[in-house]
Amino acid sequence: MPVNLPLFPHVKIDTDAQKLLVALPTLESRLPNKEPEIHYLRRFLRNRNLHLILRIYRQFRSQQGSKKPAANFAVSQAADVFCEIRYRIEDPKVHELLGILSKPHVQALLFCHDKIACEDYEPKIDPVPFGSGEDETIIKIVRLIKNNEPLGATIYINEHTGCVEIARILHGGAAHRSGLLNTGDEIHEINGESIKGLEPDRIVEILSEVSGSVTLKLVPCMKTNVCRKTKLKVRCLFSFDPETDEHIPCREAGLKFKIGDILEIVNDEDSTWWQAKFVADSMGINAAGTISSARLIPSKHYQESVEIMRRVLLREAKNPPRSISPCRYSPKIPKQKRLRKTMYHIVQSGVFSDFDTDEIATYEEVELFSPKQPLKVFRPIIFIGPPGVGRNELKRRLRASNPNHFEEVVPYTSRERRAHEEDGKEYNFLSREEMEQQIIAQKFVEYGEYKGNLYGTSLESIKAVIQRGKVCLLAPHTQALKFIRTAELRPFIIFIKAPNLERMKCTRLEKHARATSSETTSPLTPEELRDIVEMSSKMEERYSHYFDYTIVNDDLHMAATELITIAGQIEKTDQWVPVGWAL
Ligand SMILES: Nc1ncnc2c1ncn2[C@@H]1O[C@H](COP(=O)(O)OP(=O)(O)OP(=O)(O)O)[C@@H](O)[C@H]1O
Repeated sequence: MPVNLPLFPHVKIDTDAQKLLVALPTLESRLPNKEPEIHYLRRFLRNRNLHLILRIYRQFRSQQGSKKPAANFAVSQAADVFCEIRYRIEDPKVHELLGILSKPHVQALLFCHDKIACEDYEPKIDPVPFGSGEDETIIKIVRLIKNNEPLGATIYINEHTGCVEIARILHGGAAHRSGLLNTGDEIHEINGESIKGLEPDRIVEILSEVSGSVTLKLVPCMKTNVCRKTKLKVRCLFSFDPETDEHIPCREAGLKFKIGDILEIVNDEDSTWWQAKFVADSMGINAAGTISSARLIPSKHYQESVEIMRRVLLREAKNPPRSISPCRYSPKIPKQKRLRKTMYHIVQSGVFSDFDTDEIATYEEVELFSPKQPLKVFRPIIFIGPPGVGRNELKRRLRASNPNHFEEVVPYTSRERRAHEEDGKEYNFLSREEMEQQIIAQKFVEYGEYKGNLYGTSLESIKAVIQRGKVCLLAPHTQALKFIRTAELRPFIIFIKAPNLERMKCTRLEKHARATSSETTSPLTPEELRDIVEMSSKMEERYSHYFDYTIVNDDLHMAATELITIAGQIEKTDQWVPVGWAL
């Protein structure tokens, strides 16, 4: 490739920099995967300021010996002067001098003067120990300047050679930014000290302790590292703490995250440990201003294996293997002490049963959804929570806050219409046969049977509300999420969480709260409140990865206010949604 040096009319082109520039095309042909680095080097070597600095440096060197600095302690001398005269501020000359000495630029100039006078030009590069080995092994000496951040590389002992090798380079870390280290490079010395025979933990310790300049003596890996980088954004569907994982290759390099956090996966070539950067937490708070070095997270495959193992051990500990009756009562459906009117717990449908059994939640690919104003299509708000926690109460209050904007879905039923009821108002009335046909045709996102009558919520009625330009409100059973959580509906799922039992009793008992869906109208008992609290924590444990937001329904007024606020935000602020939803 021809090298065109820009012409700097007033700057003499540095001959050494030019020589390096001329050599770049040769380097480029030898290192096919280093185009960005070579491009950077080319820009750097052609930079006008570099040529100016080199010129100053050369002039300075040529005059060395002829001009000696009078002293090399200008900083301390200036400080002495400052202390001496600072009480004589009324003298205008003193006042002016104090002003000059306080200026950061003057202080920096004095500091530089002393450094040059002492010939203290950092970093000092030791002579490269050529000829240190008698054999023909190629040695690579790498000098990195590292502050308090980690080196950003993990190591392992090669079983065959016994050598310490670089296992992975963390994207964006000090090692990666230097571009000088590669996976597979053997480390032989750190800052001149041999690491032969040292335990990997000790080596990690040494590497993390050194700051400033670190010199590594390496035998470079000859195979080309083709690093597969990704830019995948994912929502974490589980929490991870490197401190509690025994298998992570380097604990310090691990990334701690919670369910709902958004990460950017920058490298997924390792089958067990991926590299990721933190993007935002579950509430959408961005990681602005943090160091963007990647860290290790469990790969999808690794997390699945860990989870399968955990479940197997848990199952074995709970019930020793025995034959399973095909007619057993599903443990997913908690027995209700009192019969509830809604359809949600009644029919055990095969279509729903696989929703929460074997699926192992790891990561979900996401993208940023920015609601374009004015909004015409609104995300439905879905209330999930244990029956009796207050989903319907909060739904009603949200609707009442703006009845023209929010709309509830009218359910279907096969029961007889009562005299005061209007078709399409309390219920959509259908015959049992019609409902059964629609259930078979999977038209209902949930359905059930109560006292011989069918009840259900159809997908079409949810869509109809959305098409009318309203915010659809729905409080379905968790099993219905499988049908609702789609790119077509783009629901915003809010978990209505029970407060602790004490607060539950405090807020419900004295108000004689009674579940609207209950068959009896007697107030909720302390036992029922305890069941609600228990079920709330089980639901959270099991489904929290589907929740976009959680409201603790402690004080009703506060919970309703929070709900109204969040409902407003959904329409304005950017949100991370599963990939494909933002179109
Ligand atoms: N924070 C609260 N403080 C006091 N009472 C509450 C609170 N939240 C809800 N309630 C009352 O608790 C009762 C149950 O609420 P609600 O009917 O909304 O529950 P739900 O989750 O919809 O369950 P279900 O489907 O069984 O009706 C109602 O009487 C409601 O007014």
